[in-house]
Amino acid sequence: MSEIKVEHVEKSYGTQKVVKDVSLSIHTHERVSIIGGSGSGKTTLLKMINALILPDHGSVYIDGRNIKEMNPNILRQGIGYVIQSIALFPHMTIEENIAYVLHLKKEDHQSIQKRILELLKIVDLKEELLRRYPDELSGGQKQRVGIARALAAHPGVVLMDEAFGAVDEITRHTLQEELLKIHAREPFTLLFVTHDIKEALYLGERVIVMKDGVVEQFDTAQNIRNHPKTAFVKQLLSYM
Ligand SMILES: Nc1ncnc2c1ncn2[C@@H]1O[C@H](COP(=O)(O)OP(=O)(O)OP(=O)(O)O)[C@@H](O)[C@H]1O
Repeated sequence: MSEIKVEHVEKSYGTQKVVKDVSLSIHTHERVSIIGGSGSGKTTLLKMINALILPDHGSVYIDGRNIKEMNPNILRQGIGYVIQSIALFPHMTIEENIAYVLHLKKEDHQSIQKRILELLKIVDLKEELLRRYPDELSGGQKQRVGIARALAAHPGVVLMDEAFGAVDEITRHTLQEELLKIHAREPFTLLFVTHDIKEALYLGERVIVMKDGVVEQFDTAQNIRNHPKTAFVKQLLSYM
């Protein structure tokens, strides 16, 4: 699962339309950032891709299949999801957290153990952390566990929502670099929501700029940088 098509998607809360007629095509294994002001509809758009939110109008297709017609649990097993507050299961060890989807998929013990060790290497965590609980880890370590858990079942799509927003600047840069390395090693289609224009341009081959529920510009990082289409995109670039 990896090619995403969003067609004329809309979502309202009460009388407020927060995503307005959004259509997008995202290629297999492409890295795409989504940036915009607070409340511009970024999270809502992201959650309509893993069916945590259902659109009022329009459709989302993954590899040509309308996600409305898919079992939401099966859909989400194929989509890694990382959010700022991490949401690790507090009563499970790090090992149980990472292996969660693999157990759901009823993979055998030996292949789960093998994958856990592989993932620790990928996200650069020590094996001794496996038996700890989430509140015994630093913010940066928890974020790495969140990434390992999202990648465990080789998802075709990974959605990240302000995933590095809660860590210090140095850890943030390290995680950004590592994410690019991980993506090169085990490719997936990445949608990365951020408030930070530098992060958006660094991580995204293409960047979606949203304002008030509308896509202002969806373009290569280079074109966003060199040919901003609207005053809002220009304003974002001025923060660099
Ligand atoms: N469950 C909800 N009920 C009512 N309004 C909601 C709900 N979820 C989001 N909204 C509203 O929808 C709008 C878009 O929210 P969304 O979280 O998608 O924005 P965002 O761009 O991700 O914002 P931020 O960058 O601040 O996280 C906001 O005005 C928000 O208050």
